[in-house]
Amino acid sequence: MRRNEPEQPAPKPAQSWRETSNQNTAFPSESQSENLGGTQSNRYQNPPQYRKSQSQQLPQYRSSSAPKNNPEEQQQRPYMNNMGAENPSGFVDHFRVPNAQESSYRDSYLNPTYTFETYIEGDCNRLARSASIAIARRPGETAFNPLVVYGGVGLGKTHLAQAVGNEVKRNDPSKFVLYVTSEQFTTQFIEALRNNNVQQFTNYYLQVDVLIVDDIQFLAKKEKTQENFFHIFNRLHQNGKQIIMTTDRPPRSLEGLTDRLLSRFKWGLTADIQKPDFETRIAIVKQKLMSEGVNVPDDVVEYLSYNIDSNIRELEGTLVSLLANASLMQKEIDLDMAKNALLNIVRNTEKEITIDFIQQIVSEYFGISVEELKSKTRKKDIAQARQIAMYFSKEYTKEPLKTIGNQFGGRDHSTVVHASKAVTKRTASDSLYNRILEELLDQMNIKSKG
Ligand SMILES: Nc1ncnc2c1ncn2[C@@H]1O[C@H](COP(=O)(O)OP(=O)(O)OP(=O)(O)O)[C@@H](O)[C@H]1O
Repeated sequence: MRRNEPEQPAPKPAQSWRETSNQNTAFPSESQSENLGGTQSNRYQNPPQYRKSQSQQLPQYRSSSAPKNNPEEQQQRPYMNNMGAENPSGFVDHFRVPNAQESSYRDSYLNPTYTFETYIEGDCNRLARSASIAIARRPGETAFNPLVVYGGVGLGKTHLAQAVGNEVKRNDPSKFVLYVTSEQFTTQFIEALRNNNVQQFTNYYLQVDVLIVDDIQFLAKKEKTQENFFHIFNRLHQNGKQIIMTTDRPPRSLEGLTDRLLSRFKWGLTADIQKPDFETRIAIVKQKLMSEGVNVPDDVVEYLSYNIDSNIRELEGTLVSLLANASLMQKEIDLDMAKNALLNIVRNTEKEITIDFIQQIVSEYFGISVEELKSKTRKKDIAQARQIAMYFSKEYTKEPLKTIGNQFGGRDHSTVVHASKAVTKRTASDSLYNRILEELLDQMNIKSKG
């Protein structure tokens, strides 16, 4: 048993690795601290959990809300706060800087499932992935130091960065790899400041061979934390140690980070991760299903991959909820079930409306296929449905007219304008038509502008 470990009562296991990080009562409140900011509210964090206890037959599926680190590992960890003091709240803040007697404490805080083997390559991530593989082979020795990976929410930045860490550890277990979010770094630093322990904090970081800092945008405006990070960064870099950072936007758009820190990012490589295309999404879903030993019909996989196109975490979350429903209802997963699950997800999240989504809903409503909607046919019912879908795309997406035209079978932007005008004109005199539009808006969970 480690020093300071409370004996009773047994603490509640962390519900979520991210949730726990700021719950320790020993932490300063937000007002005391530098603005900790960085809420995760825009994340799809709480899809239904797929619990084994519901049925012993259930396949295990790691949900998107699962901790980014290994949960078992966390639960075995001593219940201490960052700096080793007793944690009266009973929550686990597993990440801590060891004290002087524990210099051999070198946990990496990596999720062991985040490896290159489980990371699907696509056009969306090719450069970032290749650079990461090169780094994993020769950490600190390539030109990619630091590596800054940026991209939208839930697109695999953490997975890729941790894959490097896992690979480095696999090749050489003696290497000290450390994964930390910038929020944790900030919290620890504030704690160190408060306890007059900044030197110990800094020394701990200076031992690291591969430092992975996730979501560095949350360092914005935290000047003292940035200063300390800058110092650690320089020392590690000078000593040939590898630094990997992730962020949700390109470094040039990182407001609130000091110029001298930003200039350091240019020393290495900045690589982006884009939204994956349809085929890559399918490959990711299939890979997840395979790794969990679960079988889902191809049409369901395609349907989900087609409709959830902007966030892999959301895609995984929908899959988890589908698996949970299927097992609760003791039914095989089929397309209808997938459609329902998707409707619920769409209703429960502030989903960005896409042209694909509008086409899907409109074609379903009129009982035609998306292909027909995009086709050249002038059949009256299809042409009318197409006009409506174009109108919605113009009114409720941010896409330019040219893109909308393109997505409707390569039509000209003037066709989109014409379709929209025709729809607007008809709404002025046709109440039944208006009702149809309202029903469609309702299905898409969009509030009418009119
Ligand atoms: N190319 C990929 N292959 C396999 N799985 C992927 C891929 N991209 C993303 N994922 C999965 O999607 C989920 C979300 O990925 P991750 O947490 O790495 O995203 P992120 O970009 O770090 O998100 P955030 O911006 O919220 O920090 C993870 O379960 C991850 O395994």
